[in-house]
Amino acid sequence: MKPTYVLGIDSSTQSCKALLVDAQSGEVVAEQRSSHLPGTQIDPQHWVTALETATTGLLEQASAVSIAGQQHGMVALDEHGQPVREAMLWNDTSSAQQAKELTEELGGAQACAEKIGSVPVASLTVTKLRWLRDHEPENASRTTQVLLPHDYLTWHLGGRKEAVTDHGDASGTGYYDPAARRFLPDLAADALGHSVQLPRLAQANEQVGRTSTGAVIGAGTGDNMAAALGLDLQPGDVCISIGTSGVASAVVEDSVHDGSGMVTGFVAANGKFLPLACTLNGAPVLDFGARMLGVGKQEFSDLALAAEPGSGGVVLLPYLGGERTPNRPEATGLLQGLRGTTTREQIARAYVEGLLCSMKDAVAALEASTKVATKRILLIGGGAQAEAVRVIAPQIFGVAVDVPRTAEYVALGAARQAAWALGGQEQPPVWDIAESTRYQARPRPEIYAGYAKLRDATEGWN
Ligand SMILES: Nc1ncnc2c1ncn2[C@@H]1O[C@H](COP(=O)(O)OP(=O)(O)O)[C@@H](O)[C@H]1O
Ligand SMILES: O=C(CO)[C@@H](O)[C@H](O)COP(=O)(O)O
Repeated sequence: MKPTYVLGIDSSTQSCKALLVDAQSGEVVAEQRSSHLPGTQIDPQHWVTALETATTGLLEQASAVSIAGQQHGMVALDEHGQPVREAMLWNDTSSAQQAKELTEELGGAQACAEKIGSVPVASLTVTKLRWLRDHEPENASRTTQVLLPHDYLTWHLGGRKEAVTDHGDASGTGYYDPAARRFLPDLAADALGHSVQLPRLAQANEQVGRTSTGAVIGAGTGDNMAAALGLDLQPGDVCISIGTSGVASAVVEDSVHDGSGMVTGFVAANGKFLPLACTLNGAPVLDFGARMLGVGKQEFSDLALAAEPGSGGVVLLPYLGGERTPNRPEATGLLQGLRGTTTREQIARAYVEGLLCSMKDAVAALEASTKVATKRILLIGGGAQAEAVRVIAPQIFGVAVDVPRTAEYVALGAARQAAWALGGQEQPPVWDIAESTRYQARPRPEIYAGYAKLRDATEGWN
């Protein structure tokens, strides 16, 4: 019998990845990718071009397709469906002031967490709408519809007919109520200064259209929701994704409303909830460290592994692009503890330890908000390819770390959703994706303690 293939797409910050997957087994049969442009404001047409490049030759073979995308980006469209300006991405911190103002307008941090699941930070779409109103009133007045990156691409794939989104990605806008599972259009209107059309909320297994090649289109979702679906996260599992962002997330039964703002209470792609703590500084911290030392990725990892735990007292605060968790949009990075005897190996290791300690902050916040202890960490994303990250991670987290068999889990989750939409059953198909490599080590709490001391001492610094 001829196999049925589905296509899963991950349109993330740095690139667009497409996986052609056997709908029955979940086996990946082909993979292609295309780079995105750097920057925090991007013409959405570039994503379309990357999508077309990454899916060439694959889309034709697929019976269904779903797109997962970087969360939160504001794609503001005019009455003709044309972007009024470049999309502002999740890691654009221009709207930090608007985040503060909206938090106050909504009655403070805890009131926001109750109403929209999250305390607004610059990443959330709602703050970008308010920024548009304040800084580009002409563009704001021309905006008739606002989409998320994955909505925009799904709309394009379906021939630009009806615009739809899913509950997972919608829950990251800041104008969605995760407990009631509905948009709050008044909040979007208040932010932008006038009412604005929002995409229709589709069900997770809904067929929302057809491609020009006749494939069924699924609703798609946010990249973190898709990763959870691709990994089939179970209670006690924490996914740590080291992509452009650093994300700690878990799938839970009840909605989360964290007034501290460290954890955003999103909705999962399978009808449950996906509380998540996200940093602005993931794998690019390693890229930066390697560049500073003038070495490639492999040598950087080798250098880090050649140094002793604790990096001879060198500590990195990795807030290179400002930070969101903790909320320090104006922060910069900091290397502390340098001596005349400090080695390149110690500096390389300090980058890895600093990145992982910031992820431990995220895991701690997640555990505090869900009251669920972490039983297992699953490490994914580009940064998880580095051996030094894999080896040092259990020293920092204090639990075993599983690195799933190399695959693009966001695109795999999108493929699983596509197969779900194709079959139309109650639950997503069960795929055997359990194979992973376990990394274990003696916990080194003193490394995180040194990091936490520096983090707290620098609160309020820019
Ligand atoms: N072997 C590696 N070691 C360290 N970093 C890596 C490695 N492979 C990829 N990366 C980094 O991972 C990042 C891309 O990860 P990815 O998960 O694809 O990001 P995104 O989903 O945000 O586009 C880049 O910053 C890249 O340099
Ligand atoms: O803002 C968030 C989550 O809230 C980010 O996780 C974005 O969704 C971008 O993801 P990556 O490109 O780093 O995977």
